[in-house]
Amino acid sequence: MTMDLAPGHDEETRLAALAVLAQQVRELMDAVVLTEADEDEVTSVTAELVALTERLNDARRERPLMPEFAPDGTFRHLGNAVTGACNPHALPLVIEHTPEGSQADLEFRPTHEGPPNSVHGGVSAMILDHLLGHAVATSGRAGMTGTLTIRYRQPVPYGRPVVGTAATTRAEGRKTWADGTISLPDGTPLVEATGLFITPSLWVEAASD
Ligand SMILES: CCCCCCCCCCCC(=O)SCCNC(=O)CCNC(=O)[C@H](O)C(C)(C)COP(=O)(O)OP(=O)(O)OC[C@H]1O[C@@H](n2cnc3c(N)ncnc32)[C@H](O)[C@@H]1OP(=O)(O)O
Repeated sequence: MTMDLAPGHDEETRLAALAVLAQQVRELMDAVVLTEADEDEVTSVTAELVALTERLNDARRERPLMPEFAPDGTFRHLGNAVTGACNPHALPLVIEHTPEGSQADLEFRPTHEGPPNSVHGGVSAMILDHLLGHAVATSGRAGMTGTLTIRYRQPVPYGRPVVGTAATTRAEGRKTWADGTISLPDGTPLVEATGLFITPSLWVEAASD
């Protein structure tokens, strides 16, 4: 089904409503991993969710929302798995561009559990991948991750504020390197990352056309 909107429909209002839905689904996911409801209640809730899923699928897109510029000119990617306000998988990460690079205040959720009481290492890596990629992109040298090396120094807690930072370290041709960390608010490093980002040859060719 196509997603053409009726004339006069306010797409920004619809997207805002979708972001609220995505946040509710995040809370639903936490409720699922934390519930101790009995089998009958779980089965009943599942039936309601099946019905809700069918209602949303009545107007299903072929793919998630694409990167775009919002009406106020800011870049956004509402369907992104890390930053997308309309993607329940995303925290969503809100990244600030600082003089040092990229920074985000974040709080993981019970849904992100890996080892008991701490965040799954792959989730931390995903966040750092994106933060490093953001620092690289805002340096004007956007690229795809070629390699990502992670050092896990201490378990990352969920349900508590932590801070993510990233900055580029050097560049050579189409390659840009960046470092980043997830730390406690007092600066204690929990996870460190270094990555190589490569501007795809296809992007360079497209830009010169
Ligand atoms: C505000 C905005 C916010 C926007 C913020 C957005 C942030 C997004 C952050 C998320 C980023 C991701 O997760 S991206 C998703 C994960 N990554 C991917 O899917 C990438 C998949 N791989 C590819 O698409 C491709 O292999 C590329 C683009 C990496 C390279 O392809 P290519 O362009 O054809 O490059 P190629 O000519 O082969 O190689 C160029 C040079 O790089 C080297 N090289 C190539 N690949 C690699 C590699 N993986 N690791 C090391 N080195 C490599 C080659 O040896 C060569 O070195 P030399 O001989 O010149 O020395």
